[in-house]
Amino acid sequence: MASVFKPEEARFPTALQPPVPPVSKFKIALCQLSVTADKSRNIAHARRAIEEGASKGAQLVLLPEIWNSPYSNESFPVYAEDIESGDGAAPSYSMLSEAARSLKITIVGGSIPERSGDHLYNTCCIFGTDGSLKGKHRKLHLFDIDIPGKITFKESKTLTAGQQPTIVDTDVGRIGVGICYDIRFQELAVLYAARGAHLICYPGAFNMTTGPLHWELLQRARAADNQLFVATCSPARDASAGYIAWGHSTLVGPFGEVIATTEHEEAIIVEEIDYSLIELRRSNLPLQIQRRGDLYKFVDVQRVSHH
Ligand SMILES: NC(=O)CC(=O)C(=O)O
Repeated sequence: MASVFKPEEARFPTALQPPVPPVSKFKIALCQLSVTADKSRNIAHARRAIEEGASKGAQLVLLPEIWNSPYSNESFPVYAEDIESGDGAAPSYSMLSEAARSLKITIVGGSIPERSGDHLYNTCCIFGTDGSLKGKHRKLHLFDIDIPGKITFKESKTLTAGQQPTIVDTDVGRIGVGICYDIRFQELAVLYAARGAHLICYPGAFNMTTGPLHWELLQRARAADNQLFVATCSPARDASAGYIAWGHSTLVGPFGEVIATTEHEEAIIVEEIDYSLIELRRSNLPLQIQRRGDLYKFVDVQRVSHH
């Protein structure tokens, strides 16, 4: 199950050697999917992509952010699923669980709008090879940005932020999860590294303004700073959509190197992850023991609110 973090731990992460992973090499599939307004089609389409990834040897499949619904504040309430109800009213969630179980793979299920009581979340569910839910990550940092003339989006109009970082032990190693805007907050990645993550998965849908400048830069920075693997998965680009995704799903290694990437069309990347590279890079550049934690402890600062 997902580890629970106390706030004080989050402020002062203590370094941990990553545990020996259950596998040292395995294949990951990044399914960059087209997303339409037809939810049933999106679910069937994602199911086929997962199967294709597994048929090419992937033991871990990663899906995009908001793959069952258009990415808009109008759509989130309409496409949302109550994944805690267990009454079969969560077809996206059920499909992921069934696919993980029948294909015997781990799935980091991108994200879907989740309804819980009166709240909506942008939620990633992680399933083990038996189909069980290993963890659930609700986007921690909501995407509220305003770049006049370029892009304005306010997820907080409809969504509520999650309250827990999410790190899970799976058959393919210890995985930290963030969703899209979460990648901009380096502290989260530092925390996952400190908790022994081998890989951080970020389902994400960057856009045509920030994507070209920041998408790859942030992934490589999170990977190189923390000397671990980073995998991202975006929806494919739809130039007619209200929100146009940048695409470019990518796998980055612990030296900050891009191992595999794609353009903006639909694509399934299947690529090897070799965890021995983590140890190699950490011995090449022993950042963890060179870190001057005595000089830069996190301090509490009052949040500044923007109006
Ligand atoms: N869509 C997001 O959550 C993030 C994004 O597009 C950005 O940070 O830029």
